[in-house]
Amino acid sequence: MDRKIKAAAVQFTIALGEIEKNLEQAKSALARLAKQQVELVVLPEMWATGFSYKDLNRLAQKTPEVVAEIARLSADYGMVIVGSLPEPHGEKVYNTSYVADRGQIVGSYRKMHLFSLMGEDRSLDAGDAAVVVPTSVGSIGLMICYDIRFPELARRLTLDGASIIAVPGEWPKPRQDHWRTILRARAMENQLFVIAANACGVTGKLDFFGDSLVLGVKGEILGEGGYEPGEVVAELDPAEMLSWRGQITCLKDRRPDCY
Ligand SMILES: O=C(O)CCC(=O)C(=O)O
Repeated sequence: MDRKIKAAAVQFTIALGEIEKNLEQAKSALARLAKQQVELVVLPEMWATGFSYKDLNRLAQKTPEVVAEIARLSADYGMVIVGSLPEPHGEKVYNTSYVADRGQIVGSYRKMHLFSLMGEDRSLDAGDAAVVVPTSVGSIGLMICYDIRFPELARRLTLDGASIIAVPGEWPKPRQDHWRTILRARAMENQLFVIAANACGVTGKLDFFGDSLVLGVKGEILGEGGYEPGEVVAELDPAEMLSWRGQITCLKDRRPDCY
């Protein structure tokens, strides 16, 4: 990351299994953000489908079209866009974050930690590779929702050079304090920016609290989303990251030989 950028997290109520409706919501948000010269946008987890388990395999067949449309919009608006979608994989699917950078899909990450409380592990396959994607706005480490509970993954992404972690989420009530605290901890302990987009409102049987967050390198809240649909926009300054990492040198002072 070598310059200041404007980044955003988008939240909306995901219409279960209704790709067209969700795509329209995402497109409207992207058009609004383009007017504000936002260059990095994070969309929620499974933003085009939700966890529509009964027809997830069928819906996943449409993902290549959705990804192509997002890539096209990223070119039109000069943006990097991150968000997770069901990726077809035999009988099952992966929950995959795609990174579109000004017209190209430059990377993807398959959710590693599946959320067994909601049965995600029964219908989805888990990825097994940590991914940091070099993009036109800097190196982006990828995590999806439940992944944030695993600090080892965030640390891996940090050591692999991420200056931003992008987190698509679909994190329901009542664990809002976990969402906020864990995300802030990941930003604090790794001294990098975190952009986390959560769904909001009721989808299926679950109520999502929104509260999308853009966090600075000290874990400070640069922007937060509340419960309503909308976009959280904030500026990320790489000079702050360099300066803070120079003052509190916890990344340098690690003792991996002892633990
Ligand atoms: O960890 C949690 O409390 C929520 C995780 C979740 O909803 C998910 O990964 O889809």
